[in-house]
This record gives sequence, C-alpha cells and structure tokens, in this order.
Amino acid sequence: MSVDGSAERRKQPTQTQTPSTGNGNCGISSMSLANRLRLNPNKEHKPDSYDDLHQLEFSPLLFSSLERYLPPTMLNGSRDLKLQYMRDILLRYSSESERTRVRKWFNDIENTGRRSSHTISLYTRSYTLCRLHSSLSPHFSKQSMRIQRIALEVLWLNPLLEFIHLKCFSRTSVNCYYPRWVIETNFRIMRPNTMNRYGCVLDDFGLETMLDKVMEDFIRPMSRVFFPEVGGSTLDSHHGFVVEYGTDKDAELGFHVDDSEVTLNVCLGKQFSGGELFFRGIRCDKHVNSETQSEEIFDYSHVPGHAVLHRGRHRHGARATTSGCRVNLLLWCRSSVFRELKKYQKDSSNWCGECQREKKERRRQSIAATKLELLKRDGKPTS
Ligand SMILES: O=C(O)CCC(=O)C(=O)O
Ligand SMILES: [Fe+2]
Repeated sequence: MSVDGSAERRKQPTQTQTPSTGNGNCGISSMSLANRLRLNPNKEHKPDSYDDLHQLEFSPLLFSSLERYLPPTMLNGSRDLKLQYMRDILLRYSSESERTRVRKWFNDIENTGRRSSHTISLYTRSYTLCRLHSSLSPHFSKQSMRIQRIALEVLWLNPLLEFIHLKCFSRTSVNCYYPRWVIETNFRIMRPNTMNRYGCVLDDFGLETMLDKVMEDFIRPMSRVFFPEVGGSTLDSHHGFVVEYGTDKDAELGFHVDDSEVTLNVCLGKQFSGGELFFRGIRCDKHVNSETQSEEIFDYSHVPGHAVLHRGRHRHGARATTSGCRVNLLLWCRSSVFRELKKYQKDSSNWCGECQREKKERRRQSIAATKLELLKRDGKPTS
C-alpha cells in the first residue's frame, strides 16, 4: 500500500509503546499437580548449563531458562533433580508432535549458522544497498566477531544506513504451540504491550535465556556498528513478544516509537496480505510529534522468515492486515547505560532527525549573519 506523505504527516506518534506491566504470571500456574514453577524468576540465580544433554525432548536452552522459575528450595539442588522436575512439567503440556515442532524451532534457530548461508540485504531509505552472504547465528559467540566485521564493511560503504533487513530466520512460528498450553493451564497471558491486544510475552514462556542470547550474540554486534549513538554497543536487557494481526484480531498498529533502543522485528508468518510497516524518521522525546520530511518516508513489506532491525526511536506503525493472519516476533533491546546518560544530555542531535535539522538551521543562520556583517563592514567607507 503506498503512502500519501501529506496524510501521513498528520498522523503523529503521540504514543510510546510500552510493555504491559507484570500481572505476576510468569510461570506455569493454577495447577493442582505437584510440580510447579514460581510466578516470578529469580534473576540473581545463575542457571546450570544443559548443553551437553542432546537427547532431551526440549532444547537445553529452554531448561537453563526455566531454571530461574524453580521453587527456591530447588535452586541449589543437583542438576539431575532440577532437570527431572522441569521435564515433568514440560511433558505434561506437550504432545509428541508438539515437542517435535518446538524442538525443531529451537534447532532451526541454533543451527541457522551451521547449515547454510543466508542473505543479509541492507536497505537505506527505500532501496537495497547491497547484499552480503554470511552465516548468521544467534547462538555462537564466534559469529559475533564476524557479524561485526561485516557490519563495519557495510557501514564503510554506506554511512547513512537506517534499516537492516535480515533474511535469516526460521519460518516456524512459536505461535503454533502456545495456545493449547495457555488453555490447558489456565495461564493468564501477559499481553505484549499497551497497543497490541493479541499475542503474548515470550519471556514468560521460558524463552528469556534464548532471547538474551539472540540479543548478545547477534543483535548487539550489529547494533554496536550500526546504532552506536543510541546505545547499540551496550544493549543489556530485552522485552520479547509475539504480536498477531488479522481481520478477527488487531488489524493494524498505530504510529508510535518503541520503548527500546534497538528493535528486531521478525515476520514468522503465516499467509497474509497488507500489514506493511511505515517508518517516518527518528526522533527524541522533544520532537516525537514533529513533521515528517519527505526523505524520511520509508515503507517496508513483511515477508515470512525475514526481519528488520531498527532504532526504537524510529517512528513507525503497521498498516492493516487485510486478509489472513500475520504473526511477528519482536525483540525490544534496551541499554541501561544509554538511558542513564540520556538524563544528563540535552543534545540529541547525533541521532534525532529534527535536532539535526534545527542544528543545521542555526548554523545556516549564523553563517548568513556573519556574511551580512562582513558585507556591511566591507561596504563602509574607509576613514
Ligand atoms: O506489527 C509489526 O510488525 C510492528 C510491531 C511493532 O512495531 C511493535 O510491536 O512495536
Ligand atoms: Fe513498534
């Protein structure tokens, strides 16, 4: 769907998407059966690694993630005991076929780098700048050096880069397996944020550790290079969720900025039409509602399995999904250092489009005034 720029300019992002605040429902709850997880994770607990256990029905990362939800008395127990406890709970809620599907989903993500090469296409404004072939994996720290090197090369070619388009994700949808679990356990879903009524927070589903890995090994190395001015190199926390759109669900998403420094938006599927993202310039708090300049207009059509990486302060929205169902995975990555520093910095001109324009205008006026002054002086008769 094409955009009429002037109409777009009237739509201003009065909203910052914020995550819904905790309803305390962070584990498997309301069960009469013996094994239960805690409502909230113990953030201080350092979980065991289960990486050496390859024959499990579930990913080792899932166990590491769930461990923080174990009852306090179990946290220092043996790894076998903890494993047994968590397996019991997980097996209770998933059929054989679901387990295979979930395992495949994790494997796809973990093996992306090993199996084949993928394409990263990099967009600036509305055209593809270049294509690079690279193995991408959220899982391997060795990869992060490689990702960073490629990112640096790309930045050298195009210092104005604003969007990164990644074709590197499995199409398999997490959405396929969560509804049954939710119904059976009477799980109170935490909605992803203040603007989406459909979808759920993924960190509640034992995916927190895996998504942390995605941020650390995959998003941060790229953001360090592409988005350093908004804390790209110090991303240290995330909010991960899925959103769903369709004619019987939320149709569209209003113009907004995210509560993140860098956002990863992966299209998981399924079949749909519409749902394009529209981007309209990066803005600081002060200028969040300022006018869009024509060069800031950029539209992006979602493709299942592809992702975009953008600054959270890049104003955007999603057009209506006109048929089918669209499911996207969002990872809002944040930097506590950047947020702390921002409190003391008044000047956002190194990343806000409007601050930059104001600065340029001040410089232009000052040069014009100096010129005028010089002309006047030159025009004066010498005594
Ligand atoms: O629907 C989309 O793809 C965009 C979602 C989004 O911008 C958000 O959740 O912050
Ligand atoms: Fe957003």
